[in-house]
Amino acid sequence: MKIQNYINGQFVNPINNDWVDNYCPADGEIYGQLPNSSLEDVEKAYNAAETAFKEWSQKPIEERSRILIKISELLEVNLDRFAEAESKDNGKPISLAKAIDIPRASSNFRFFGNAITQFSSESHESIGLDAVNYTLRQSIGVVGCISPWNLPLYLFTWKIAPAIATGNCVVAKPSEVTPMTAFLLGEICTEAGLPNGVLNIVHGLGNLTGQAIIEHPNIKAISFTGGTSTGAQIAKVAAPMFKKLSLELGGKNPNIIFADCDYDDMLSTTVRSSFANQGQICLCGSRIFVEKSIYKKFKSDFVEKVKALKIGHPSNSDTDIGALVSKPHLEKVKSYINITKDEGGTILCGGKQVTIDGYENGYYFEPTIIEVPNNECRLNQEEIFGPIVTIMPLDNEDHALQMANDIKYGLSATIWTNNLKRTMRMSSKLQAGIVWVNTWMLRDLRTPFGGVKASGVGREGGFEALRFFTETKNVCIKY
Ligand SMILES: NC(=O)c1ccc[n+]([C@@H]2O[C@H](COP(=O)([O-])OP(=O)(O)OC[C@H]3O[C@@H](n4cnc5c(N)ncnc54)[C@H](O)[C@@H]3O)[C@@H](O)[C@H]2O)c1
Ligand SMILES: O=C/C=C/C=C(\O)C(=O)O
Repeated sequence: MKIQNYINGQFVNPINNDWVDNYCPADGEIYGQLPNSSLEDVEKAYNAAETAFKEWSQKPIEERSRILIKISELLEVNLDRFAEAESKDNGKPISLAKAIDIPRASSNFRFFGNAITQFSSESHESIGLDAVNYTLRQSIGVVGCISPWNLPLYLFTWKIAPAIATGNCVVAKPSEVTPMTAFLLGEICTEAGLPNGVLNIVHGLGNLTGQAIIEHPNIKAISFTGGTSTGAQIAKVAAPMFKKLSLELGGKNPNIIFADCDYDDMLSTTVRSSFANQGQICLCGSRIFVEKSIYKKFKSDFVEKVKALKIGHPSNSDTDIGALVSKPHLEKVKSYINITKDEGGTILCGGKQVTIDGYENGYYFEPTIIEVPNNECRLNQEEIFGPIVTIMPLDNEDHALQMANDIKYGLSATIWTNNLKRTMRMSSKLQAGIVWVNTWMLRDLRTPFGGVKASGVGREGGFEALRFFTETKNVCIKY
């Protein structure tokens, strides 16, 4: 099966006929190929977008909104097909793709289709100066969207929907590791009546296709989600060209548990926040800090629950833990097990690759809990992005805050407590873009989403995304 680029509403092969293999993580087999698009393909996509921009940017808001909502509806109609494709391409359990990934991709289009009808700009009456200022928020032109492999269609559409809602045209690149649902999206966009050239999808490797997008002199804004070092590389290229940049990067998020929390709710949510999507969510709570008085109990209950998780083929409806996304990623995860001893850590459960009958070459790994002696070790400081969490006791609120913040990342944090004052104090002091209290991954798409420190720059979500994808101009009129 050959995936093609979607340029100017047409499915086309890469100009240089260069292809990359696409692997199925559940069995390690190559099951297709995708274009490794070059500068010429990106140029072609850019030209299509540039041509489409004139009409699309002037299309009445209601018409744009209708098309976005139509795309949302078609994703709902095609839920099973998309969920199966996502699960096969990524290794995630089919149940997760059906309940989270594809519904959320659909919601992204519905949400921004509605949000654009409510978007407005400011005016400032300059009293005493006989003037009025009004602000325009205009489409930028052609923008670039680049996304990672962990939540493929979910994160791809989270960028594309606000970009096109605001009248821009897009050159988008999904991860080369998980290109399939982005490929299928092209069909749906055409069926929904999205004019040719408004969305162009080019596939390929980051250092070729991705690099061509970020270096393009006329792609004026880049919305990127992915690793911190890739984000730094993108900033290096884009900043001297004065491009607008939104960077959603890595995380190593604290999950802080106090004795006064609702224990059962905390325990079941912590299993999810540790291992959902095989721990490959930038928001996973991978450093767990537990108040001393309940540490022992938590440790044994948590281990028991995690041992009960079912590792299996992603297409089985009762699988909790599917396959990791790729062989190199599996090797990376394993490398952290190899350093556990040197770091003074103790594996409480998991720690091993798993072989599944009939799928011996799949990339399966046990959900793993490691007790660590301090927060300074590499297991606590480096983003593993897989099914490994660490646990450590905490003394008090200050100790928890100190450990939570003593890291280069700052994406999200979770606190489990029923103490209101402590919640307020800690929420204000945690160095993170998102704080969840007594919950995890509860998403309201109107809220600002993003990280601080090495976790990124800028915010997605709601009007923040619509502001990012528009250029602001103030007009001052004297009367
Ligand atoms: N903050 C967030 O919202 C968020 C969400 C999901 C994933 N992530 C992070 O993403 C990482 C895992 O994803 P990944 O391995 O796909 O990340 P990655 O940085 O390797 O790749 C992300 C995307 O960037 C492209 N890319 C790579 N090099 C490029 C270059 N030089 N120029 C332009 N594009 C380039 C890739 O092809 C891919 O499409 C983790 O670090 C994770 O924390 C962050
Ligand atoms: O792995 C990263 C998860 C990102 C999630 C979102 O961007 C979101 O929920 O909007």
